[in-house]
Amino acid sequence: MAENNIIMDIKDFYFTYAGVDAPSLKKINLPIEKNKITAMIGPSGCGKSTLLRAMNRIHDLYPGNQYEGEINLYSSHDEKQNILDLKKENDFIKLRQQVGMIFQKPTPFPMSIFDNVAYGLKLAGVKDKVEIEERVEKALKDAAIWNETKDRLNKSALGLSGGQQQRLCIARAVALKPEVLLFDEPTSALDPISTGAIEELIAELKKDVSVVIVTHNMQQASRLSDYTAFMYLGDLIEYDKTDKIFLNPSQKLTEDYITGRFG
Ligand SMILES: Nc1ncnc2c1ncn2[C@@H]1O[C@H](COP(=O)(O)OP(=O)(O)OP(=O)(O)O)[C@@H](O)[C@H]1O
Repeated sequence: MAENNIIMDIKDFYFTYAGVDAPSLKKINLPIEKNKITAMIGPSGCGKSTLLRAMNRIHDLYPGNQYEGEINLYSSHDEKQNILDLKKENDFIKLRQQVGMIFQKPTPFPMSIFDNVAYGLKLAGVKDKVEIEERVEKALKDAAIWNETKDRLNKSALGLSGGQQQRLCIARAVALKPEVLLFDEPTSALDPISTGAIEELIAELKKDVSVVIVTHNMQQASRLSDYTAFMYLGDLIEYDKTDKIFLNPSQKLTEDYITGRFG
């Protein structure tokens, strides 16, 4: 496999929630291409969010979940690393800086716009005040929210609109210079104009990061992503270039889903 084009590689991966007998994800094999957008689609409950959350070990905020297999991260700083081997809290914090996550509902902290972005930088050990100011400004610019916030950086982030809050959350993640950004239905709580702005932003971001996005919106997956993975009942049914999945899928299940016959 041409590993230099791959940022993460999921191999024979099983995931079982604490207290549940059967795995929610079964034998998943999925490469995540560098500087591309990979969409995960499939009907409710098929395991999209479970897989996304495994990719930065967010599940480990709760004990007792079981992982099997490998999720390798080929970051530019480190050698290949199977993130399922990580055990220490500090390693999880570092992983979540390298592999950031944006949730369905914007989750700004109840603090100023500036501090929302600066907080993570300070946590990551950046102490120099000028460097923090520069990186906050750059992140807000990269997340296309600088013009709307530059005159109110010390005002509460909770006063921003939903779409602005989502871009602020993206700025917060981008400030940490991640290698991968995971988006879990990032626009499903937003109006069409804010949705368009976030989609444009994600398309722009792939110059610098690799993106994985879970979406229920077929049009969003087809217009935004380079690759698409279709999941069903905990299995990865088909993974291919997005055009192939939408125009000429190999599996009947995929075709039935994308043509709206179920789901
Ligand atoms: N905390 C949990 N404990 C036990 N089972 C869970 C938990 N969270 C999810 N599941 C189960 O895991 C399976 C996959 O759920 P998941 O949320 O990953 O699906 P999804 O494809 O993201 O669905 P949706 O599109 O509705 O968000 C489902 O059967 C779900 O009931």
